[in-house]
Amino acid sequence: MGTKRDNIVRPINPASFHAVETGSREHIPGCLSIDFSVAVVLPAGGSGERTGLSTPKQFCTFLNRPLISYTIQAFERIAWIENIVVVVAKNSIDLMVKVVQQFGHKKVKVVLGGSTRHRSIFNGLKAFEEREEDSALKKPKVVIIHDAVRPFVEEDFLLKIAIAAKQQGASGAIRPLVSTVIATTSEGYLDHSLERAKYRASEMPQGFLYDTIYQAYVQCSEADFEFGTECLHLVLQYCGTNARLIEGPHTLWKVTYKQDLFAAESIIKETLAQTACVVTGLCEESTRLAGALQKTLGTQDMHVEIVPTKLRSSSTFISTNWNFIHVTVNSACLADLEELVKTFEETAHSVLYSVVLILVHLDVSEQPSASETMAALGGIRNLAAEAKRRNILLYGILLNHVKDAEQWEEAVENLSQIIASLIKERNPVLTGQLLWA
Ligand SMILES: Nc1ccn([C@@H]2O[C@H](COP(=O)(O)OP(=O)(O)OP(=O)(O)O)[C@@H](O)[C@H]2O)c(=O)n1
Ligand SMILES: O=C(CO)[C@H](O)[C@H](O)COP(=O)(O)O
Repeated sequence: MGTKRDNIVRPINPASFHAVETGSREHIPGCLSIDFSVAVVLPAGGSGERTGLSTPKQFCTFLNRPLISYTIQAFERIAWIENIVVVVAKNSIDLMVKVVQQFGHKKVKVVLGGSTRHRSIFNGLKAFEEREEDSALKKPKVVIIHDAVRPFVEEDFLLKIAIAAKQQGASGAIRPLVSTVIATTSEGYLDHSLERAKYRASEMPQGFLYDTIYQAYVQCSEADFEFGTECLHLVLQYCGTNARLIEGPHTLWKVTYKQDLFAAESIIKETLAQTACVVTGLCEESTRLAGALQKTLGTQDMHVEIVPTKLRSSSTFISTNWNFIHVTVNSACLADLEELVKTFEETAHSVLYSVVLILVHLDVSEQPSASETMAALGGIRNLAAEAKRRNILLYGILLNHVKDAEQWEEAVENLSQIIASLIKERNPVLTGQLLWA
């Protein structure tokens, strides 16, 4: 039976992760399309020994979501990708099924992995061989293979890989080497070194005509399955197909060590912090403060739009933002915040990414009373606790109006720095706190 979540439109993704690299906020047009079928295999059956963690890296969580879900979403948002086969180890099957349900992934089939990466990939490919009536999967023309631990792959690059695979039989992402490759003697001395400019690192994604890569796996040896690391090599050796190589962005790197998990989290946080929305009332003080925040946050590389309170439930501005600043003047209006929280819940806006909601309470009275304000806004704690269960991070900031222009400018600057920090850090521990700007 369909749940409420099945019927709602999923929020769009935050700005492309490329934007972090290039500084550009350009969106890739949503109408990219191709006229052949494409499916994806995500090998996720490894144990992540090199991280030194007990949890396999694909199930390590940041911002309340496991790494594997970010990678799945990178493919699932693309209209021309039909199915995603996720290959996991036996003891992770239940966890994977739970992840699929919790984050509402719709195109995923979970398949049992093997003892090496190549065995896992072959198991993923074999899932398309099941008789059609027994399976929801249709054999695709092109299959894209991508490590589950490379979460930042973009549509424009996948399109290049898919088209090149269709034309050439195989294609793969490459990057310039960052270190020189050397051969060592068995005694640990330098044997020889390779000319760095001549070589490239082979990365993922890789694309293949499905029949070609399947045949390569059917023919390959036990040694290939046990020790091989390169699918492109298999199609060359067993099918005579020379892959087309395409240089990709550095964000395709593979999460391998513990520090890579921190890097991935930072990239997601930075991307989420690119835009914010100030919800403001109609009074002069409120609109003036909203305008000032738009300017000061703009200098910190945040694109801020201002939306009047009466439009706050409009889905158009909600679906493109993960950060909201609600400005109130004098009257403390937790009811408005409650309504926003409800809207986020109804639109499932915080299922994939945490939403930051900041109440900025401006006191313009002659003699502001801290105790009265505290009493009026005291309920923010309970509301924040309730919101946190829905992945909404609610904070409050108090600001007293000052007449002196210079002091006022300083206070607004201070306020915008606190706001920017709350948005960038997305710290769940500080939710429900009232801060003083
Ligand atoms: N038996 C295996 C081994 C690896 N993989 C997957 O292949 C990808 C790339 O492999 P790697 O980075 O080496 O992952 P691990 O094998 O998990 O890491 P480590 O080598 O540090 O143990 C990962 O998504 C990993 O889950 C897999 O599906 N099945
Ligand atoms: O980059 C690759 C593409 O050819 C590797 O084969 C792939 O990512 C496997 O990683 P590892 O060798 O660490 O298991």
